[in-house]
Parts: sequence; structure tokens; C-alpha cells
Amino acid sequence: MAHAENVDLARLRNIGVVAHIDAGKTTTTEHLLYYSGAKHKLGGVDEGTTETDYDPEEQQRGITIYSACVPFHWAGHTINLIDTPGHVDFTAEVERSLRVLDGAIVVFDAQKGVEAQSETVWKQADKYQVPRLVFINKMDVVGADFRCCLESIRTRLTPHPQEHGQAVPVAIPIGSGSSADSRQPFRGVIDLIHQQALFFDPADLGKTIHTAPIPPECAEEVQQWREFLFDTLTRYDDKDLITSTLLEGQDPPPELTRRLLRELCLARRIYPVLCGSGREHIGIQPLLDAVVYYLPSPLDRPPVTGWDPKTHKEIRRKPDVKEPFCGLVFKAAWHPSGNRFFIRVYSGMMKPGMRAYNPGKDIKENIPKLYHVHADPARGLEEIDRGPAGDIVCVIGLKGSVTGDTLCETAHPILLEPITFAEAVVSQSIEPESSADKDKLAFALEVLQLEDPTFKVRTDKETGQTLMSGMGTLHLEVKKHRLERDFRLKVRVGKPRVSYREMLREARTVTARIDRLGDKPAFAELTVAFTNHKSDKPVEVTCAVDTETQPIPPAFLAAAQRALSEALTTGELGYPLMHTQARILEARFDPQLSSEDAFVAAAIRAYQLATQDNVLLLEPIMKVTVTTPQQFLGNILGDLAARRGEIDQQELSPTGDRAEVVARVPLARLFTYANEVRSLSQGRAAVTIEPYSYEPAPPEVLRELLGE
Ligand SMILES: Nc1nc2c(ncn2[C@@H]2O[C@H](COP(=O)(O)OP(=O)(O)OP(=O)(O)O)[C@@H](O)[C@H]2O)c(=O)[nH]1
Repeated sequence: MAHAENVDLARLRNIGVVAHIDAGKTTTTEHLLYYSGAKHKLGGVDEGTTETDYDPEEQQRGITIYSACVPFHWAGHTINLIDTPGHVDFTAEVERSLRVLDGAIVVFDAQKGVEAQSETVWKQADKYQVPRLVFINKMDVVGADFRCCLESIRTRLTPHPQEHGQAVPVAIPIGSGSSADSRQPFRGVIDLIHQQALFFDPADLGKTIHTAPIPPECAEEVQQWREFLFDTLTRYDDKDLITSTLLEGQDPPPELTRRLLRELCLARRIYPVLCGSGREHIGIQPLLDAVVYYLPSPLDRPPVTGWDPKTHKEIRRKPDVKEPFCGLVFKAAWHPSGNRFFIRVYSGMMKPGMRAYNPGKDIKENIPKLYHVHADPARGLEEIDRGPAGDIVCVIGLKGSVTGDTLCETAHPILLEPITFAEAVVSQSIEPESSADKDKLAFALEVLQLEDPTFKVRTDKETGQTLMSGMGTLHLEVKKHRLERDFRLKVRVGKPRVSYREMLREARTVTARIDRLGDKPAFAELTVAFTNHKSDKPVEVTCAVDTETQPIPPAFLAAAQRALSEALTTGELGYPLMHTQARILEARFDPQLSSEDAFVAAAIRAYQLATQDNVLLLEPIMKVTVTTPQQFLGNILGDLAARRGEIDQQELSPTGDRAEVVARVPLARLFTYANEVRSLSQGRAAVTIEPYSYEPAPPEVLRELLGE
């Protein structure tokens, strides 16, 4: 068993690697693991032998579907690395990783610069205030351009440095492109702080680094970038770590430069930029050093905030083992020998044998053992004897907790902000080929829902069909394959359809009173305010009744809240409501006649009163980004207009030969879009589609749905 007595939180880094699909996250991750010694053999995405892409489906598709947490060591530090997918259909994986990470590496393709999903993940990282390193990968490809890539980061991600921070290189490339197309191919990097060139020996896959003086042809460029680096740093050097030294015309000591950079990176004023090539094994060790130098330890992060489940007062917990324990379940994974739950510990200490309280569900969970997990199942679980604040641990077999739930000490309850996930936009009917497999399919769908909060299963009220819904057609296809592969189920699926939503037309406050249940007297009374809100959470059910001052059994209110949540996800027209908040303002009970059932009935009645003739149908609108050679632009624009698309942005590349169009288009008009873009552009345009918003559907959509 691994002992964690001497865990030095300052030497822990919980980091993730995020990017647009295919920018090279998995390749970069593989190199991080290889150089740190966590892996003895370098895996390749193209051969399907990587550590983090262990799922056969991922290996087949060469994409990362399930984020995996892999611990490794570098320069006396422990790094918990979470690999996350770039494909927008797996956005839940990115969202939940960013919620529990302390720092991130954002990988960019040196030739393509900022792409649609790099923008999305950058914004997600902004939302969780995650300090970041920028890694400009693929410096070896034809057309790789370090300056252009940085410029696209500046214009698209950080247009106002005061507000957004600034990407500032600490390492620059020596050459760019491959030897076939360039007289100065990419062959190494220059460390701007130590002013030396680093070359990575191809004979041992880049493990051995040779240092050398700066090549004369790079001297001028190094000078320019150093000026940029120090100009930016001195602007924020309140403690005069380096400014006086620079004014005296001397080079500041590297340790002080790094210290200042670290402070500014933690404050998200600066995003240190490095570069390299995963494929050519160049530039990865400096990236590892930068993780240690610049990214935060759990101690550098602000205290986590939550609220008291009874008094609703705000509570803050520091990342300190002396504080009471609290943690967040951020991932659940099915396993034949017991489901695995990954928990980010925010304060206090988890210990084997403890009982943890889940205040959201008002249940207790047994924690018999704690583990660290390696991504590759063959390497298995490593039992640990404690999980201190800051760590990420795995527990097997939680009974009632799911992703997004808080666990804490019973005596010190706290509810942390749950993780919010984007709404599922596509649904498909699913049934077993053989009716004998009905129960087996129900079980398997239950498991898939446990693992993936953006995958939902429900029964269509009218047809009785089982409908699965998710973030896109690829998302649902992957689930179907998992049913076939892991559960040996043969299933039939229907055509993909749009997942509509409902919303209240106007706010209503209602009072619902129950006097009878069947033919028996009963009592429950609830006053509930139903309002529209624009937060990320689709529906929010809260309670303003303070059970410490008002003697009403909390179980009654909890039952009413659960019933309200359930009703809100069923909807009036058969689609879940969104942007809706239900707040229980008042509750009255009778010691003899009240029961949980009576409060459930009152909650359902309140919901009916609030939604009667008061709902709007919403349809999902997608953000479509098309990059096309200029000559096909007319075709693309005409076609988007025919799909009810609204063009938000239209830009030509600096060379004028390519154009990028960003439009908002109803999902209902997009099911075959990727194929059609191919035929409109002779296969030369690229398209990404990601959820943008839900908007009121035009009347004809509603008429069609109601079969009028
Ligand atoms: N030329 C070149 N190719 C690279 C480099 N890094 C990765 N690739 C290739 O780019 C493709 C995508 O790499 P991945 O590492 O799977 O990218 P990813 O970002 O993890 O992709 P997803 O997991 O699907 O989001 C693969 O074919 C890699 O071999 C690089 O530095 N240079």
C-alpha cells in the first residue's frame, strides 16, 4: 500500500491537457508519461497503443472519449494528469475535468492556430479560472507558423490583455516545418529564460537533451522575444523582483524571472507559451518543467465555496488537511467488479473505512478502501492509505452518489457547486433486437447514464419507446457500440432526432394544497415560485424554508424538491424544461396528517398550476464553423441561408485563399450537413458543429411535432 503521510501539497499538480480535436493532446500526453518514466514504451495514437486512450473504441477511432487520470512524477513533484477529448460531442468530459483541475496545458496546432474547439475549451477554462500553459505543437508540419499561431491566440482569445491576460513565449522554435519543405526545418527550441538552445536526440526518442549556445541566425529573434517577455513582466513587477536588475542593464536571475512568471500565471495575467512537436519528440521536457514552475499546486488555488444544506449560508474550505473533509465526485465509471468513482478532495482527509455524507441526497456512503488508478486497466489499482486535500482518489462501489455530488463529514455538511453540463441535443429511439434482452438493455443504459451525465435515457410518454439522447450523433453511436461490445447486446436504433426543450412563458408563484391522498385524509401545503433564469443549470430546485427555525421534517421538503425536479424534466409537451427555477417559499405541515407522499403530491400539483398554458417550445441552435477555400464560399453561404442559418462572422485568411464562416443554425437542419459541406466544396472544407443555445422554435416546428 502506498503511504501518503508526507504528501507535500506544494509539490502536487492536478493538470489537464485540452485542445481542439487532433491538435495532438494524446501524443503530447504520451510523451509526458514516457519522459517522466511512468511508461517505459512510447505509445502512438496512430498505432492505438497510448496509455490514456485505453478504451478499444478510442483506439479504433484515434480519439479520446473517456478522460483518464494518470499520476506520474517529475522533478520531485507528483503530477495527476487528466487527458480530455477535444471532440465537442464529449464536452462533458472536458467540463468535469476543468472543474476539478488546478491548471491546464492548452495544445494548439502550429499550422492551424486557434480552431473552433480551442476557443470553446479556452472559454471553459476561463469559466473555472484555470491558469494555463500554451503548447504550440506540430511545429514540424508544412506551414507551421509560431508567430501566426500566437497572433491568432491574441486576436481570438486574449484581445484585451488587461482583462483576458496574455500569451507570452518562454520558449521559441528553431526553424519550422519539415526538412522536405523548408531550408530551416524545425529541429529544437530556445529557452528564452536561460538563453540556450535545446536539441532532442532522435536516437532515444528525444529523451536525451543536448544544450548549445543560441544559433547565430536566431539571435535577433531571441532578442525580440526576450524584450517582449521582460516588457510584459515588468509591467506587473510590483515587488521589484527583476525590474531594477534590468534597468541596470543586467539579465535577471532565472529563478526570479520564473518566480514572477509563476505569480502572473497563477493570477491568469500571463499564459507562458512553449512549443514543440510530439511526432518529432521535440520540446516536451521543457513543458514538464513549466508545469512544475508555473502551474498551481492545490495550495495556490482559492478556497472552495459551497453552502450549508440547512441554513443555505455560504461556507469556504481551504485546501488544508486540518479542515473538515469535503470532496466532489467528478467521474463515475462502470466496472464489472464494482463501479469506480473519482473524487477530487478539496479539504481535510479521506481515509479508508470512513463513512462519508452526501448532503445533496441525504445519504451516507461507506468508503472501505481508497485507490489511485492507472489509465491502462492492465496496470490496475494502487491502494492508498489516505487521500489528503488536493488529491484525486478513486473509491469503488458508492451506492447512491453520482457525478457532481458532494461528499463530506456528517458533522460538517457542505454542498459544493455541482458541475453543470451542456444539454443533450440529439435523441434516438433504441430497442433490443430480441425482446428477451429488454432487462439487460435497461441495466446497460443505466450504467451508461451513470458514467456520462450528458447521456440521458427516458421513455416517450406517447409511444412508450425508449429514447436515448446525447450531444451529437457520434456521441450516440459510441454508446451503441459500447452496448454491443461491453454488454454483448444487439440493438436497433431509430433515426436521430432533435431534442426539444420547454420553458415557462412567464414567472408564476403558486400555492398547492393537498387534503386527501386517495380516500384518506392527508395534508401538505407548498408555495412555490417558478421563474425563468439564464444560468448554466437547466433547472434548479431550491428551498427557502429554514428547517432550523421552522419545525418541518426536512425529509418532507426533500421529497417535494425531488418531485419538482422530476416533474420539470418531464415537461408539458413531453420535453424537459430548461432555464427554470422552482423555489419553495413556504411549507405547512400537520404532525398527524402529513407524509412524504402528501408533499410529493403537493409538489406535482404546484408544477401543474405553474405550467398550465404557460410553456414555450425551444429548439437547439448550433454554432457551425466552416473553413473553406475561397472559391466555395458562395456555395457554403447560400446553403447556410437555406437552412435558416444566421451568419455571425465571415473572415478571409491573411493570404486571402481561405475563408472562415461562423453561423447559428437550428440543429433540425443539420443532420446531414457534414456530408453536404463535403460535396459543396469538393471535399475541401472543414466543419465543426457545437451546441450554442436553445431558442423559441418557430410555430411550424411546434405544429409538425404535434402532428397538426
Ligand atoms: N506532424 C505531426 N503530427 C502530429 C504531432 N502531434 C500529433 N500528431 C498527429 O496528429 C494526429 C492527432 O494526434 P492526437 O495526439 O491523437 O490528437 P488529440 O488532440 O489527442 O486528438 P483527440 O484525442 O481525438 O482529440 C495523429 O495522427 C498524430 O500522429 C506533431 O507534433 N507533428
